[in-house]
Amino acid sequence: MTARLSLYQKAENELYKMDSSVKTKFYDFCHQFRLNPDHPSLDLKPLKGDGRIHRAKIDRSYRALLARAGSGADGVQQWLIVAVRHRKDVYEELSVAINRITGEIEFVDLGVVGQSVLQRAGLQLTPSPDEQDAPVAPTPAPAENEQPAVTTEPLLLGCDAEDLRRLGVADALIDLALTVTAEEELDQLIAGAPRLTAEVLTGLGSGMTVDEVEREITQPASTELEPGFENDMSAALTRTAVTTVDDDIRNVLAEGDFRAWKVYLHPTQRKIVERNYSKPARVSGGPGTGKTIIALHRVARLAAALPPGHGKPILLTTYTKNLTADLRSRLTSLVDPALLSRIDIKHIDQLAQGVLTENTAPGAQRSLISDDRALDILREVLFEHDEQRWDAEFLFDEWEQIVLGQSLATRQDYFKVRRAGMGRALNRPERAAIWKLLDQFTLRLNGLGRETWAQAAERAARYEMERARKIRTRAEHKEAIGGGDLIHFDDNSSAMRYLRHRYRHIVVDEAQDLSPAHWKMLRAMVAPGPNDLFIAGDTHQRIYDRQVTLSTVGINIRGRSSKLTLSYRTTREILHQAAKIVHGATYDDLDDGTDTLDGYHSLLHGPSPQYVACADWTDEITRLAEALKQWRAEITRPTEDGTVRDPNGAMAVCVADGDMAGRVAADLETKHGITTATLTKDGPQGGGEVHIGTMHRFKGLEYQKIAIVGVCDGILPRNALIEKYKTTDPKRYERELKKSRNQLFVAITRARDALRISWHGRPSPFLPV
Ligand SMILES: Nc1ncnc2c1ncn2[C@@H]1O[C@H](COP(=O)(O)OP(=O)(O)OP(=O)(O)O)[C@@H](O)[C@H]1O
Repeated sequence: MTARLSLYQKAENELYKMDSSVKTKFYDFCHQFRLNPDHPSLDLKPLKGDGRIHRAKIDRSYRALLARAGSGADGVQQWLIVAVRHRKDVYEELSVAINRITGEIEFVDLGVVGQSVLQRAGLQLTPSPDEQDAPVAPTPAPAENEQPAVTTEPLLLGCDAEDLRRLGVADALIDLALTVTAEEELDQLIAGAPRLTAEVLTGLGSGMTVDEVEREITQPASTELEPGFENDMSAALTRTAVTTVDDDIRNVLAEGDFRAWKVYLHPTQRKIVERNYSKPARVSGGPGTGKTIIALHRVARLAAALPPGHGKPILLTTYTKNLTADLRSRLTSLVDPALLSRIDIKHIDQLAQGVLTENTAPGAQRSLISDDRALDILREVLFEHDEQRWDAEFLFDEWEQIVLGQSLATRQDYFKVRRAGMGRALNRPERAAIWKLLDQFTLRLNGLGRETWAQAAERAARYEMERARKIRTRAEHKEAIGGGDLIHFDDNSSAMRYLRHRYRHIVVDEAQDLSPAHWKMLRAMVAPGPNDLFIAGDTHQRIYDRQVTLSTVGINIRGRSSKLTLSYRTTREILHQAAKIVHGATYDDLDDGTDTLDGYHSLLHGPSPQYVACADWTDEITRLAEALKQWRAEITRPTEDGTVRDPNGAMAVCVADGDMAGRVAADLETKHGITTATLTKDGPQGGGEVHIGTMHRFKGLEYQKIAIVGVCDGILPRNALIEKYKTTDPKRYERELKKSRNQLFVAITRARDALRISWHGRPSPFLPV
C-alpha cells in the first residue's frame, strides 16, 4: 500500500444512494488508488481553484474528489475522498477548508447552491479544464449593469458576516447565506452545506437568535485548536468523521445508511459518550436526538474499558420489555460477542423481579396483579368500611405516589411526609384514616399472595438498599481497622464476605418513566464512583404518572447534565407540529429544574403533516385504508437501480387505547384487505405489514410513515375518566391532561417522514387545528 484512503461522511451518504454499478467501480478505484495513487489510469490532478483538492477518474463519467491530508506516522500518504461526482459537476470552485470551530475538514461544493443565490452573489462556476469536453451548463454571468433585482430582503436579517464566521459557517458560504431571500433557497444551501454550517443556518432560519445558536449549536461543537490549525490537514483528518477505506468498504456500502449511527456520532454526542463523569450524569433532548444511540455507545465504551474478567459489571436497562429487545439487538451489532457477554440487558421490572426471587424463599413468591384488578380490591375494602370521603382512584394514587413512591414504612412517616404535587391537602386525622384503609388493602393483597408492579418495585428497592447498607458498613469497618480481615465482624459469613455491588456501571434509557422506587433500587445496585449511573431521557415523553426528583433518591446529577438538540429522525415539518402539542406546558428536568425544547431542530425535510377530519368511524377507517395503500405504493416503487423496498414494518397506525387498536386491525384486515401486526410488550405480533398499537407501545420506536387515528375530543384526553378530578383534585386533573398531551407528542414524533392525524366528531383540543 502506498496510500491510505478515508471516506468523508457526506461522500459515504451520497454513495449509498448511487447506482450499484457506480459503487462497484468505486471499490475498484479505491483498490487501485491504495496500491498506487499515481497510476496513469487514475489521472490524479489538482483542481486549479483550490490546490488542496484533486480529482481522479473512477470511470469515463465519474470522478472522485480527494484532499491530501499529509502522511501518517509510518510515512504513508493520507487521502480523504470528499465526494464522488459526475464529471460535468466538477468545477474549479470546489474547496476544502478546516472549520475554525470544530477543526474538521469540510468540503464545500457551490454547485449544489441554488442558481438564484449564485447569480445574486455574482458567482460563476468554472468547469474544470480536464473535463472540458463534458456537456456543461455553466451559470450565466449577470451582465455588468444587469445584476438580478433583489425583490425581497435577505432572510437572515438579524446577523452579519462576522456573526456567521463566529458561529462556524464555512467561509465560502457566508456571503451566499446572507444573500438568501427565500426559504427554498436556504433549504437548498443547507442541504449541500457542511454539517456545522447546515445546523447553524437551520437554527437561524427557524428564528433562533445568534446568541441562542452560539449557545445551543456552536459551543457544544467547538474544540480547542492549536495556532496554525488551518493548515494542518493531517491533524484535521483525525478530528473528521470518516470511514477508513479498506477491503471491508464493500460490505459497509452494502449495509447502507443503517450503519450510520454506529459509526458517526455528532460531536456533541461523541463528547457525551467519551466523557468521564465523577458521579451520575444525564443526557436529555427531544425525540430522535440520539439519546438511545448515546446510551448504546456509552455502554460499548464502558465495556471496552473493563479490566479482564467474567461476570456482567455493566447494566443497560430501560422501561419496557420490547425496548430491551431492541437495545439488545442494536448493541449486538455494535460490540463484539466478548464484550457483549459483560453487559446485562434487562428491563426495570425484570430486574426488580430478580431481586425479589433472590430474597424470597421458594414457594413464598407473590404473583403480580394488574393495577385495574388491585383497584377493584381497594374498592371492595372501601365498600366494606363504608368509606365515602375518598374514592378508590384517589387512594390508589396516594398509595403509589406517596406511600410506595417515598417508601414510607410507618404511620409516623406518613404523618410527616410532604405531598408535593398531590393537590388535595390531608390533615392528620385524615392521614390516620387513609393509612388504616391502605393497611387493610395491602393485607388483603398479601392474603391473596398478590402484589402490584409498584409494590414489587418498592420491595425490591428495600432489599437492594439493605444490601448496599451492609456493603457500606462492612467497608467502613474495614477502613476503621486499617484494612485487615474482619474476623470479629458480627456478620462474617461467606455470603457477607463476598457481598459486592451488583454493577460497576448502569446506563438507563427512557429514564422519564421510572418511579422513585426504581431509582432507589438502581442507586443501591451500583457502587458510587466514576461513571456509576448514566441516565438518558426526555420528560416531554413521560407517559406514566411518575414524577421523580433524582436528588431525593440519592442521585446527584447537578453539573453533569447535557442536552441534545438535533433530531436525526423527524423532519422539520413534523417537529414543528409536535412542538405545538407541548407548547405552554412546563416540564421538569428529573431534578429541581425545568426542561425545554429550546433549540430542538432538524435538518430533514418532508411533507407537511396531514390533518384529516372525518364524518364517523367508518369514514375514518376507509380513508385511513386509502392512505395506507397509497403509502404502500410509494414505499414499494422501484428505485433507480431496480430495488424494491419491503413495506413490512415501514408504516404504523397509532391509537389511544387497546380496544381501538383491535377495532382498527379488524376493520383494516376484513374490510380493506390490509394485513396488520399488533404491537405487544413482546414486539409486533401477527406478521402483517402495518403495525398497530397504542401510544404507550410506540415509546422509543420509529416508523417511516405513521397514521394516528381517533384523535377526537373525549378520547384525547379521556374526558369521561378524568373530568371528575377537575373539582375534586385539580392537580391530578392537570397531571392527567399532561399525560395525554405527552402521549400524543410521543406518537407524533415516531414518524420519520410522513405523519397523518385523523379524527371524527370534534378534534382533540391538543391538536393545532
Ligand atoms: N449520529 C447519528 N448518525 C446517524 N443516525 C443517528 C445518529 N444519532 C441518532 N441517529 C438516528 O436517529 C434516530 C433516533 O435516535 P434515537 O432513537 O437514539 O433517539 P432518541 O433521542 O433516543 O429518541 P426518543 O427519545 O424519541 O426515543 C435513530 O434512527 C438513530 O439511528
